[in-house]
Amino acid sequence: MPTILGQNQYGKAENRVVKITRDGDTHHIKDLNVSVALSGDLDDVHYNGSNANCLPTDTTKNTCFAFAKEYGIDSAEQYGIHLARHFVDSQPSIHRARIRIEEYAWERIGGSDSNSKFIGADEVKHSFVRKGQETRLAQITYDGEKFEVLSGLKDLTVMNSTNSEFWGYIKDKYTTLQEDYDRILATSLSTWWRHNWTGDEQRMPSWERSYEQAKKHILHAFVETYSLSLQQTLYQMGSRVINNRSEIDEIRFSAPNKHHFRQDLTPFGLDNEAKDGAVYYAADRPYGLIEATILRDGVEPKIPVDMTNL
Ligand SMILES: O=c1[nH]c(=O)c2[nH]c(=O)[nH]c2[nH]1
Repeated sequence: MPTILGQNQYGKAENRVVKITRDGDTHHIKDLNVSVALSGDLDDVHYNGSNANCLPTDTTKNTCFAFAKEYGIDSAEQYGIHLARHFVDSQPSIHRARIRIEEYAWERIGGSDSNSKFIGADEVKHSFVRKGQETRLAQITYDGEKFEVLSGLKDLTVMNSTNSEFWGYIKDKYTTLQEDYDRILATSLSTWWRHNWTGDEQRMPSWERSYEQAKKHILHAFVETYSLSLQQTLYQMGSRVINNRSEIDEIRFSAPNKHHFRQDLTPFGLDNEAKDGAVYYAADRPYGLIEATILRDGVEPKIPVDMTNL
């Protein structure tokens, strides 16, 4: 049965390009999801398997990262225009390029935005929270005698664009990870904390204030900890909550390490050092999953290890 080729396009979809720009101590983030779709004189690729007119999707991916470094990202539009023009103008076989971009917004922890303003920190220069509210959680149980009140949150996504290192770990024959002395630390926090209030009406905490304060201490510890591992940062966040909030005895975190790998741009003659502001590839999976409970000394742990069952 005769067939003909209809509309077709190709390219690398969902390149997770993260560009950090350093202005002295103050960092700026552009966090994009970039999809490239090219079309043109590609009949032979489909009909005959001749790749002579085919710019590899891998090359389109590399171009997205290299352009972020070489020209920066002033805006998604400007960056997209630059890429689209490049693919069409540099390749005779490519007649049309469509660049689709999603941009994820981050705000400075302690800035004047809605998510951070109640935290009351001075605006910080390299610590960010992903825009959009976290989901607040509560679980109340009562057995006729005693209450147990757990509070928590999920999807609080934070990033330090510096002040994070990871080195000195075990190296066995399967280890390929390079030690890193200036990396991005990003995580999407899920956490539950347990109040020691069991029902005394006279001593009931202010739940609203308690929540705000617990969140504040978590964010402050995230900002202030010079991190040698996500584990260390979680411990600092938990102990800051326990030490500052007498109504909370136990806190458990589940924190995916949202890896940002520095893209190797040396094949294109580009340095990509963290100190100059680098381009990172935001990987979504697999991810390190770091979980820990921090307790007031002497209390029994009661928050389930698997918090997804809560
Ligand atoms: O903060 C980290 N903790 C780890 O245990 C770990 N493992 C890894 O590969 N990267 C990291 N980062």
